[in-house]
Amino acid sequence: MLWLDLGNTRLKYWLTDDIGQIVAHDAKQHLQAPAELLMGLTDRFERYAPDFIGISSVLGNDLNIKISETLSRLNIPFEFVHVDAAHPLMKSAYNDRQLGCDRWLQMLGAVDKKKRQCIIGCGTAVTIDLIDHAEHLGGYIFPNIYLQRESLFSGTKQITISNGTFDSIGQGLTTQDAVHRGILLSIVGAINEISHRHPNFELIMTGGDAPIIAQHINRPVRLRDDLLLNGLARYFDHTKQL
Ligand SMILES: Nc1ncnc2c1ncn2[C@@H]1O[C@H](COP(=O)(O)OP(=O)(O)O)[C@@H](O)[C@H]1O
Ligand SMILES: CC(C)(COP(=O)(O)O)[C@@H](O)C(=O)NCCC(=O)O
Ligand SMILES: [K+]
Repeated sequence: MLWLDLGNTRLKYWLTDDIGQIVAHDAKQHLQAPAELLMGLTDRFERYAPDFIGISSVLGNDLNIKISETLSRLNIPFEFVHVDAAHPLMKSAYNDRQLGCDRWLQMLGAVDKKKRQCIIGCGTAVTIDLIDHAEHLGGYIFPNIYLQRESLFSGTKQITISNGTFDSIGQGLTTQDAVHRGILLSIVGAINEISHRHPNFELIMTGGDAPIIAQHINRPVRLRDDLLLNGLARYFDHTKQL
């Protein structure tokens, strides 16, 4: 199998064998040209001769059409995931025509009917979703730390482009520190507030920026890189544990 996750920043792929073991995996920035990136990967994919391609994409119709055109050349059946708010594994109260399929798959990959769970996706957007015994209650969407920094740079005169690091939530004494620490605090503070309001929800974090954020959360956080892949496998009902 070939599994694709097309996020707003990176294309992630996993090739798995008959028993669901990962035999190849990578994450690459697509720079808004995912079809071209895929084209460059087709040789690698063909070597593993997958018999099916399952796709999560939040890139919208136009790019999805280009992606379909590229994948058609492989002569391997492929299918895009469609959010199903009435899925047997998880019901959702969210508007299912709007819910991003990566968000939904991350939840589907984590959901456990015996638990209360808070799923935090740290990608181009930060998403926080609450699930109570396999019922999705809804969630929140934030611009990630880099998008927040860009909006400050472009919306103000005296805050100019700088490449500081997001490593502290203590108060800053320079513009650069105040910007980076304030932005990190906006996300960390929101997660801590939600965790405070929902004390018996397990915190589960995934996505490229999860390690940067998780270290400042004042409750134990489970970092899981496999959520979306697990969600894809569950959606297509393929080998992985259900
Ligand atoms: N090699 C990398 N290239 C680009 N971004 C990376 C890399 N490693 C970690 N990241 C971080 O991952 C974030 C994007 O996370 P990701 O889960 O790939 O998002 P998306 O699903 O929206 O594409 C970026 O904000 C960046 O900070
Ligand atoms: C919220 C998202 C931008 C997150 O995307 P990502 O950070 O993974 O690239 C994406 O799931 C999306 O476009 N969702 C549609 C809006 C919604 O979920 O309500
Ligand atoms: K994502």
